[in-house]
This record gives sequence, structure tokens and C-alpha cells, in this order.
Amino acid sequence: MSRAAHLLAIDQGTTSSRALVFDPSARVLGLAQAEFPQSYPHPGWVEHDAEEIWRTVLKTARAAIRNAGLEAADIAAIGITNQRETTVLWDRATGRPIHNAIVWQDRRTAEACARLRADGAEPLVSATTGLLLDPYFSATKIAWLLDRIPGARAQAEAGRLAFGTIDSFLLWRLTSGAVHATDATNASRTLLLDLRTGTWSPEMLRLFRIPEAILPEVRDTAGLFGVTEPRCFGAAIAIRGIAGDQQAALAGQACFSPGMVKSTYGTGCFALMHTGDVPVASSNRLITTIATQLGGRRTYALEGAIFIAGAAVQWLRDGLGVIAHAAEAGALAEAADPAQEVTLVPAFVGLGAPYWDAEARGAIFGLTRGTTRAELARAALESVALQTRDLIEAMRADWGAGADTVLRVDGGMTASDWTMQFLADILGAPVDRPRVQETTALGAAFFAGLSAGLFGDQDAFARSWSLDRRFAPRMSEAERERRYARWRDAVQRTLSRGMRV
Ligand SMILES: Nc1ncnc2c1ncn2[C@@H]1O[C@H](COP(=O)(O)OP(=O)(O)O)[C@@H](O)[C@H]1O
Ligand SMILES: O=P(O)(O)OC[C@H](O)CO
Repeated sequence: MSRAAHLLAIDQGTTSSRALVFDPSARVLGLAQAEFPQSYPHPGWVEHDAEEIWRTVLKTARAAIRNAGLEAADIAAIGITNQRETTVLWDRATGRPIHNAIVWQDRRTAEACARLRADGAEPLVSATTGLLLDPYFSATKIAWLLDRIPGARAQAEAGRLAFGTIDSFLLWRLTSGAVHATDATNASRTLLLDLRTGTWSPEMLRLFRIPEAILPEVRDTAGLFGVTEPRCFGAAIAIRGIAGDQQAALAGQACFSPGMVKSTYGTGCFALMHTGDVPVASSNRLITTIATQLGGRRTYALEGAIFIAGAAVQWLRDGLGVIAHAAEAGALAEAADPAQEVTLVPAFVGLGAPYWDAEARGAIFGLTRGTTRAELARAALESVALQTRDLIEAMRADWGAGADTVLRVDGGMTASDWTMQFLADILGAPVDRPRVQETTALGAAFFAGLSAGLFGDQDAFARSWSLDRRFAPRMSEAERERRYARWRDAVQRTLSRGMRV
């Protein structure tokens, strides 16, 4: 085996940057993680300092290599995976961002989206991009920056600015400005990509008023993107894979066949169902996204995105102060009074799929004098499972009988056995937690490894997936449906005026 037989996965998430070194049998040899600050300049706005993101990525990547007892020469390739949609605009000459990154959770463009919707633009947007008019996606964030930063639009038109989602920005920095590219999975989150051709759509660029000169080149998910500037790691390393974090997790969970579903529970929750090489248009308010692009051939997924999952647990900890650590939430929920029916609808930043209500805000129902932190903790954990049920119902309605009845789960929140059991109960379906919990990073390493000739093909990789624990449903059907009906009622009461049915 040649010396350079390891893979470095850079996983740039919403709350932290992580880096992992894998050996060719997908074992983690080294890991490093660094949180970075979130900035909330106005209610509903969320920003990141892109320089801070860059610093934490470089620091954790170097530390992961060191912690593995390796050096740059041992790394065959880097795979990048990232929080998607988050928008950075930078100056091509200096490489400096012209503003903080606008994060996927940010709602500042809700009005702009509502206006486009009122103008009747949504059917064309959906047919072209597979997405909906929601502030979640990049296009209206780019337009906001171009319109609000003095001189930005003129500079963009003159080709002096570059746009990128986080993958693109990191690629630019790692290659010292030599490569301005993205992969098809990330590009499919911008509202600017034609889902079927994998190219930027002139109609969408016109609709959102985005100058083509700022856009990165769209490439395959696995392939040579460039090599790192030797100063980054002491020697140049090839960057051979890029994928949005949810698409990376879909691969890391070995969901390669149509009908297979994974759900990732981090800050938000993202359920993706592989639909093979056909983009399936949802009739149930899900979105259609590119799962991979390999050798120019695209595969697709149906996706349901929930904005608040683990973030509800963070709210218990940081907002309410009712727990000191996320891991305490499960035990507290277990101790809650079964007779109290408290429901939390965590619409802290609006509601994502299948409601897409940017104006809704969170609500709690069923409070009594007897309600304590335990019932609040249970309601927060339950809300994550109940929202997943909404997504799975929509997927089954779109995909029919071929939908897998088993849900593969990953992400920080799957550490909570209580939540996973409740999830199986409320879905009425088994929930499988794999042994390798780092599925997002593993997916990024898989794509890089595919291009570097390590890791074998998809089938070999799929055979290496192994189960940690299956949570089987235990709740009676009557109880499950009673609780789900209570949730549906609570959501109706939370939706903003005009969105209620
Ligand atoms: N034992 C636990 N019980 C419930 N929630 C948890 C637990 N451990 C972690 N979490 C939640 O999981 C999230 C972190 O997951 P992670 O996959 O690292 O997220 P991200 O990639 O979005 O930063 C946090 O929101 C945290 O509150
Ligand atoms: O950083 P995460 O894991 O919360 O994922 C963010 C998603 O990619 C947003 O679409």
C-alpha cells in the first residue's frame, strides 16, 4: 500500500467545523472539532463570520491529521462536506468576504420570496430547480447582499466578486484562489441550477437578478477539484470530493438504491429518500435535489428539511437553562408526567417542509400549573419525531409503495435513545442507528476515496454499513394516531394567518 492511503474529511457544519481522518477500511483514526460563534443581528437573521469558518476548518484539519499520528504526505485526498445554502460573497482580488455569510436558517428574505410567489413565479422555480420559494435557499440571500452592500452589484457585474456556498469558499481558500467551483449537490440548493441539466439556469439568474460572472463552475461530486496550497498542511493534498452535508450523509448511510431513506438529526433534521436517476416532483411540498453527480450522471433525492431538531435541545440548554448538557434531555423526558399533554411546535425560524411557513413562530400548547421542565424537555424531543413523521408521510405519498419502511438515522441527536424510541413509535416503523455515527464525514471521504481509487465502489461500500441498534415501534396504533392528530392540530394553530388549512 502506498503511503498516501488515508482520507481527510472536512465537515463544515452549522455550529462547528469538524475534520476526520479515515483509513481505507473507513475507520476513524483522528478527529478534531471546533465550535464557532453564531451571530443573530436581528430577530430571524443568522450569520457566520466566513473568516472564522476558514480558521476553524484549517485548525481542525491540521489537528485531525496530527491526532491520527500522520502528516500531509499520508493523505491521499480530501473530501469536503458542508452546511448547504449558506451564502458567501467575496472579492476575487483579495479573497476577503464582503459581508458575513448569510446562513441557511436566515429569514431576512421572507418578504422577497412572498413577492415572487405573489407574482406567480413559484411553478417555474419548482419545475426548474426542484425547490420552493423560501428564504432557506441561496438565491434571495445573494440578491440581498448585492442590493444592500454599497457597490456590490456593480462589482459583481464587472466580474470582481465571487459567490459560493461554504464548499466553494473553502475550495477557493484551500487552493489559494486557483479554483472557483462547486459540486452539483451544493449547486442544487441555490435556486439557480437546472436540476435536469446540472447547469446554471438563465431564467433563474434573470428572475433572481444574479450576474452569471459571480458563479462557480459546477462539477461532479467525486473528481479532482484542485490541490491545496502547500502552506495549508505542509504539503499539497488533492481535493477529490465535495458534497452538501445531507447528500454526503445519504452516501455515508449507503442509501444508494431508490426508496432508501436516511434522516440526519443535527441542528436541523433532513430526511432524504434516494429516487435513482429520475428527479421526482413532489405533490406534497417536499423538495427535489441532486443526490450525486458521478461521471456526469446525476442521481436524485426527495428531501424534507426541518429547521429545528437538535436546536430545540440547545434552546432547552441555552435559552431556558433547564438542562446543563444535551444528554440530560432524554432522562428528563423519561421522568415527565405521562398524563400531561404538552406539545411544542418549534417554529423558532418558521417551519420548513412540508409547511414552508417563513412567518410562523414557535408555540407551546397544553401548559398547566403542573408543567415542569420535564414536560418541556419531552415536548422538545417529541417535536423532532413528530416533524419527521410529517416528512415521512409526505415521502410515502409521493413515492408510493416502493418507499423503504426502515429509517436510517444519524447526527448528534441520535445519541438520545429516548428520542429514537419515540421516533420509531410515532412512525410505526423501525429506526436503524448505524455503528459509524460519522456518516456525513464518511460520505465525504467516500466520494474523495472513489476518485482516489480507495474505498472501492458503491456496492462494496454499502456492504460495510453495519447496525448499532434497531429501535422497533412499541406504541399501539391507536395511541400513535391520537398523538399525531394532536400534533397536526398544534401545527395548524401555530401557522401564520393565510397558511392555515
Ligand atoms: N444526547 C443527546 N440528546 C439530545 N440531543 C442531543 C444529544 N447530543 C447532542 N444533541 C443535539 O445534537 C445537535 C448536534 O448534532 P450535530 O450532528 O453535531 O449537529 P450540527 O452538524 O448541526 O452542528 C445539537 O443540537 C445537540 O443539542
Ligand atoms: O450543519 P447541519 O448539519 O445542521 O446541516 C445544515 C444543512 O445542510 C442545511 O441545509
